[in-house]
Amino acid sequence: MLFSEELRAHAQPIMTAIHEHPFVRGIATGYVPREALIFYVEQDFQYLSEFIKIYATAITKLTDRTEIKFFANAIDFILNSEIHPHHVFCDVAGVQYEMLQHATPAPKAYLYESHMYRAADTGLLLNILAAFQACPWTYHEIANKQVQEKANNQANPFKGWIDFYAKTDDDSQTTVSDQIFDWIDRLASDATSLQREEAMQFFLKSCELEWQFWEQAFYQQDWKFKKTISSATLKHI
Ligand SMILES: Cc1ncc(C[n+]2csc(CCO)c2C)c(N)n1
Repeated sequence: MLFSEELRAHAQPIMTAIHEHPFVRGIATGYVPREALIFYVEQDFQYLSEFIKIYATAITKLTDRTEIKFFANAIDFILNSEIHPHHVFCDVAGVQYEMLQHATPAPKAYLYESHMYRAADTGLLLNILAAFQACPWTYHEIANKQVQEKANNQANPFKGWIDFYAKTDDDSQTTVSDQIFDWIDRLASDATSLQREEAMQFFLKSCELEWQFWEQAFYQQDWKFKKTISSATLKHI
């Protein structure tokens, strides 16, 4: 069994819970509460900014130009394309995107970002890719399932969001997610079983954190002492 098949098999209960999450179901049925959409975009905007820095860290571990290009493309994708699905949510919520670009990470976003940095700190590309892969993989799975359900119909205000994430790369039929699984399999074939176990942990925790990200937005879960934390500045320490 390929390592990527093992990853998907182990992640299945988490993926099922993501498909069934009320936020994700709401995208399919065309209704998500406004506060949830706003909280999501606020958190995702800052999460993706952090993600760019994590990719930049990944680049420092590479020598092969094709591999460097992959992460450079990922950065470009976040900066220039990932704004479209955010605009879909903003339009439905009736808010200006610019209003939502000043948030600080809520607990689960903070945990997800810290998890990604921990993967980057191991210095192993297999861990970095495994931790990263939950992101494109779960979004492709969500969108593809919703296309199969014909949730991307004209009546659905989230049609643009679903179509965006269901898209394959350019003209080819392979998605970014497929390419990463192939890359993970190549690296895993030269790895020890202990290294594969570690990568598996990074992947599964990222998958859970994807679920947590939806949950956090749906219920607007923030720091209990948010005011205390955000009102303190360095000069008070
Ligand atoms: C929490 C969270 N997880 C995944 C994505 C989606 N996403 C972000 S980057 C990327 C692929 C980059 O190559 C994809 C699919 C998101 N927006 N927010």
